[in-house]
Amino acid sequence: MLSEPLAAWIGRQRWFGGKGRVIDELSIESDVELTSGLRHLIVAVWQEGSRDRYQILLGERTELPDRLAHALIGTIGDTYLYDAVHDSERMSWLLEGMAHDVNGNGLRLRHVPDATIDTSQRSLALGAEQSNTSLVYGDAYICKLFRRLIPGVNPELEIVTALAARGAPHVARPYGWIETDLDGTGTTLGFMQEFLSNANDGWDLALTSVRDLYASLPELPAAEAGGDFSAESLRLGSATARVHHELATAFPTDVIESHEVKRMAETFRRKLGRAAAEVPELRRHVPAIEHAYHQVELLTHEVPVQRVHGDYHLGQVMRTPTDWVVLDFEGEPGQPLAERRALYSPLRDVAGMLRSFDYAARHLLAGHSQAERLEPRAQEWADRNRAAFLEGYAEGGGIISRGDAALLRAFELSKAVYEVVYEARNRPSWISIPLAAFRPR
Ligand SMILES: Nc1ncnc2c1ncn2[C@@H]1O[C@H](COP(=O)(O)OP(=O)(O)O)[C@@H](O)[C@H]1O
Ligand SMILES: O=P(O)(O)O[C@H]1O[C@H](CO)[C@@H](O[C@H]2O[C@H](CO)[C@@H](O)[C@H](O)[C@H]2O)[C@H](O)[C@H]1O
Repeated sequence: MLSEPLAAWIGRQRWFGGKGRVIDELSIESDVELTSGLRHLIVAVWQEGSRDRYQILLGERTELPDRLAHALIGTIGDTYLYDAVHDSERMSWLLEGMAHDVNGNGLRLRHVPDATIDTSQRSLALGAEQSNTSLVYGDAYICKLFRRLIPGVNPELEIVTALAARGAPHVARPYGWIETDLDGTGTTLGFMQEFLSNANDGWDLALTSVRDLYASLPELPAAEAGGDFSAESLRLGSATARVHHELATAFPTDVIESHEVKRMAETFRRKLGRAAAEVPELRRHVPAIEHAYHQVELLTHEVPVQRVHGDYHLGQVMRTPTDWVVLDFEGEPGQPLAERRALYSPLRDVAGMLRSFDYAARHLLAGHSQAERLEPRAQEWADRNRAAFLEGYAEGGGIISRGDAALLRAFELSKAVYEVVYEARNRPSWISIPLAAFRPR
């Protein structure tokens, strides 16, 4: 029986969302052959009464080369079954399929109109991600395979194709996608974009700058230390404003009136309640956070809303030789699709990036022998780069009015609450970073 080895294997995968909970049952909802030696499976995993569905590309070989030994899932008779994302020979089929708009046993592979796909590129599966698996084809494309499936079009495909079709800068060019029907709804299985081979992750660049600052002796002000990042933060602010403008042009916009703003504050509160029930370290900060949320309830002006990025941080932006490119418009992983596609104030993204500057400044302090001495330097770096980002956002046409301060603060705190839960679940040694956001100012 295939479901047994699959259940044992899936629980160990980095992208598996149900870690830490026992798998009560794994059933195979669909199992189709894509080409000889390559099957596509959708499996349902039951844990504590709830079901999540995942896609698996299953390779079959009668001999397993050493390079695929780590991908082994199990054997049935003489056949080795393995995670085919690690098999570049099998993954060529996906590239060919997108290039030629193939329909394969319920899967539809498509290319973006006007895009020509070079099918000679060979794939390599990236190892670093948390919730998906990406295949890099040569240095040309990156195809993200969504592991946990939620019926519907993935917001990343929806947004990037819409923005690119308008010629918007700051997004990586889309090439193709893979979809199927799940519960009768067209559902994105994978999305392929241009691979930015000559670019650096915003998080890595920011950390290099923070490291330079910590190492500078005598202790120079952030502005004078080598590796100052603020010009980049300014440029990133401006790129962010441009992306928000493009999103507001390509998708519907709306305004929410003051009574609905109050409902927003209630949502913040509900999430805070759930988070505090899960993470005890958060509890003593609840009154101060609630006070900040209450300031939102007092607002009397309308708030413009639109499609936003939804999970905006330094790890989602890349610096190419010419400018910043924004990635991963998927929203917060784990949230329902309707929530991820809803309209929000763009201040939510602004707040996300402001939080990320705090993260970058503080992350090297966790466990650092000189953390106390370096704390003011961390604060200085964060303040300087947060200010530059906001200045760039305004220069790029982004609007943050005086009356927005309470909302921006509430978005920041709400993101920090999300982060506390995220760290408690995934990286407990990092929890002090978002907790620092609740210190009195
Ligand atoms: N178009 C791209 N070009 C180059 N690298 C990319 C591209 N898209 C993603 N990456 C790399 O893959 C990492 C993870 O991508 P991301 O879309 O954020 O996946 P996840 O949602 O699993 O975090 C990024 O931090 C980046 O380093
Ligand atoms: O990139 P993902 O879509 O998987 O986002 C999730 O993971 C992020 C961590 O990698 C997490 O971001 C938090 O940590 C970042 C540093 O690693 C920091 O820059 C962000 O500000 C902080 O929120 C993100 O919240 C989570 O959804």
